[in-house]
Amino acid sequence: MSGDNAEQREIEAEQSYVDTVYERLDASAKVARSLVVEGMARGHVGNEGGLVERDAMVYQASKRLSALNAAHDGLVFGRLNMLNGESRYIGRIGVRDADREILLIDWRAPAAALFYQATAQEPAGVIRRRVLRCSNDQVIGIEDDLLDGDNAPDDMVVIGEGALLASLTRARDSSMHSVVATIQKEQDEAIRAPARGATTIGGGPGTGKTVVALHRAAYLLYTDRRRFESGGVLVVGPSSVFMSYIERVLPSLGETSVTLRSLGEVVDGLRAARHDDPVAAAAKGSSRMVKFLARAAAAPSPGAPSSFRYFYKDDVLRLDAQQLERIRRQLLAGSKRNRAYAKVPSALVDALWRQVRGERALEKGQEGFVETITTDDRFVDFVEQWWPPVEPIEVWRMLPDLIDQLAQGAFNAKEIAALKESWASEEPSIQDVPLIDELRYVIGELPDSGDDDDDNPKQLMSFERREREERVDRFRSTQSIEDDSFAHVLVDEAQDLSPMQWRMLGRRGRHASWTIVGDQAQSSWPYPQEAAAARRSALEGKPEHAFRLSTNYRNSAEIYDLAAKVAAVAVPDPDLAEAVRRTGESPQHHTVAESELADTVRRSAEEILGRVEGTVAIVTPRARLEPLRAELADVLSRHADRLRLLDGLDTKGLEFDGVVVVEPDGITDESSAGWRTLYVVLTRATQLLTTVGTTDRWSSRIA
Ligand SMILES: Nc1ncnc2c1ncn2[C@@H]1O[C@H](COP(=O)(O)OP(=O)(O)OP(=O)(O)O)[C@@H](O)[C@H]1O
Repeated sequence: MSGDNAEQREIEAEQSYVDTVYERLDASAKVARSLVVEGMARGHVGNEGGLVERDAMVYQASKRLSALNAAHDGLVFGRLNMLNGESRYIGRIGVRDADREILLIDWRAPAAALFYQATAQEPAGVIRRRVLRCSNDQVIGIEDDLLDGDNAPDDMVVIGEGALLASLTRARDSSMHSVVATIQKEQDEAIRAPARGATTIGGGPGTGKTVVALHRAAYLLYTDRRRFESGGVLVVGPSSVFMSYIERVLPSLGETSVTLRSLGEVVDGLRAARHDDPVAAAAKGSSRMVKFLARAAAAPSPGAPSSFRYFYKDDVLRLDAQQLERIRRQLLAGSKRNRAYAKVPSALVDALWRQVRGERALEKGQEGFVETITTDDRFVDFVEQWWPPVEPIEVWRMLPDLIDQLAQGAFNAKEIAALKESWASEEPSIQDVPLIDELRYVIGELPDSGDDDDDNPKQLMSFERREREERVDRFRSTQSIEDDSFAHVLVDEAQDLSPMQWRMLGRRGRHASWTIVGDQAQSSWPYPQEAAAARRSALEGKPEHAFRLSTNYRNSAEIYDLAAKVAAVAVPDPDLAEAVRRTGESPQHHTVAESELADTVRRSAEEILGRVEGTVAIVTPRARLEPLRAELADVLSRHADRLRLLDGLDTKGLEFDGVVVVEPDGITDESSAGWRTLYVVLTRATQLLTTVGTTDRWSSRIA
C-alpha cells in the first residue's frame, strides 16, 4: 500500500467528520438567520418593548451569524488523539451536535490548549497531533506530529513532515494570515497570558510577535467578551502599509470589533502617512515638546487685539495690554483654554464695570450694563478676536511662528530649522499626530454648544469664524476626549515609539490592560532612555509580564546569518532568534557604478520575481525613493500585483519572499538608527535577498 493511498484514506475519514461539523454549522446559521427574521417581525408588534426586544434579538443573532460566516473557511483545522482513546477536534469556533455534545472545540478554549502546548518531550496525554489543511470545507492535506510513539497503537498512521514546516514554506502574499493551526508552545503561552497589567512580547525578527499578539487579541475577546468588546481593543502598528498587511488576521479569526490604527491615525479625524526627516522626527518625538506645546497652547492667537475701548453713557472704558494679559492669566489658571472660553465675556465685563463712574450708568446698574455690552457687536467681535475658540490643528499651524519665542532653549538651531521646514507643509506628518493630540488635551474641548449658557458667545458666530472653522473641519477630531480610552491597548513595533507617541497611547490606555510587542535591536528611535521613561509613565506602574519568542519563522538561515552580523554592529547585545529553515540560497551582493544602479536593481528584482511565487520588495534609502520610482516605473507597473518599492522605515513588520536592498550604506547613513534600520530591512525576506550598492562599507564592517 503506497503512502499516498494511506494519506488519501485518512483524508477521506477526516472529511466525513468535517462534513458532520459543517452540517451543524449550517444548522446553527439557519437558526441565527431565522432569529434575525423573527426579531425584525417583532418590530411590527407596535409597542416600545417590542422594539427594544427586536433590537437586542436582531443584534445578537446577526453577530452570531457573522461569526459563523467568518469561521466557515477552514473551520476544522486540528485533531488530537489522546492516550485514553479520545479524539478532540479543534477549530476556529466551538460547535456542538444536536445533543449538545462537543463536535469541535474553539481554539481559545482551555480544552484546546493542549493542541498548542503538548510536545514530544512533554506529550501530556497526547499521542498524535494532526493538522488538517483545508480549502474552504474540503480537507486537502494532513500533517501529523507523533508526540508519544511509545504509546501509539500499532495501526496509527502518521503523515507529513509536520504542519509548521509546510506552512512556513508557502509563498507570501500581501496579507498576513492567521497561524491558528500551527501556533507553537512558547507562542501559545504569550497568547493565553491573563489580561493583567502589561504583557510584553519580545524576541528577534520573524519570531511571530505580531501574529501572536493578534491571536492574543482574539483570545482576550473570547475570554472576557463583555469587558473587551464594550471597552474596546485598540491595535496600533507603525504604518498604514503595515495595518493593511495585518488587517485580515482578526476577521479570519471571527473578530471584527477591534480598532486597528497606524501611528498616524490614532487620533480620530487625522490620517497622516508621511514621515519627517530624522532631525525633525527626533525633535517632535522628544518629551522636550511637552512644555513648548503647553506654552504654545496658552499663547495669544496671532493678530489678537491688545487693547479694548468702549463708550458707555458718560464713560470711556479701557482695557490695555497689561490688564488684558492679567485677565488671560487668571482665566488660564482656572481652566483649559477652550473650557475658559465661556467665562471670557463675564471676566471682561467685570473688569470694565469696575471702571464705570458716570451717574447715568450707575443708576442703570450692572445688569443694564451687562445687557447692553453683551449684545453689542463691537464687544462680541472683540471677544471673538481676543479669545477665539481654537482647534488643536490651528495651534499646530502656529507652531513655526511660536517656536523661536517659546522654545526657551529646548531645541538647538538645527532642530528648529528642521522643525520649521517640516511645518511648512499643510498636512501633518505621522510625528505631528501626537503633538496635535497633546494640544487637544492641553487646550481642552469647547463647552458643548448645547450648553445654553448666556455667557457663551459661540451663538454669535461671526463670518470670519465660520470661514476659519471650515478650514479646520478636515482635521477636526471627531471624537471627544472622554471617548478616547480603551479596555486593552496592543502596541506593535513598540521599540519605535517616541516619548510623545507613548504619551498619546498612554492617554488611551489609562484604565486598560496592555500587550506591548517589540525588539530593541530593530528600533529606529534614537534616544531609548527618554522613550523608556515615557513608556513607564504611560503604563503608570502597571505590573509587567514578559514573554520572549526565540525561533525565527520568517527568514532562511542563510539570510538571517547575514542580518545577525548587522545586528551585532547595530546594538551591543541584540536579541537574536534561531532561524529554522535552510534553503541553500545565500544572499547576493552587487557593487556597481552609480550609472548602473537602477538597471542592476531592475535586473535583480526581475530575477527574483522569476524565482519566487510570492511578493518582492525593493527597499531603498529615503533620498533615492522618488528617483527610483521614476526609473523603475516600467517594472513596478508590470508587476504591480507583487512588487513594491519602499523606504527602510516603511518595511517595519512586513515580509516578502524576495527583497532587493538598494544602497545599504545609504540606509546606515540615514540616521543615528541607520544600522538598526538596515537590520530590519535585511530581515524582511523569506527566501531570496540581493543587495545593490555603489559602495560596500557596510559589508567590510561586518566581515
Ligand atoms: N506558529 C507559526 N506557524 C506558522 N507561521 C508562523 C508561526 N509563527 C510565526 N509565523 C510566521 O512567521 C512570520 C513572521 O511573523 P511575525 O511577522 O509575526 O514576526 P515578528 O516577530 O513580528 O517579526 P518582526 O519583528 O520582524 O516584525 C509570519 O509569516 C508568520 O505568519
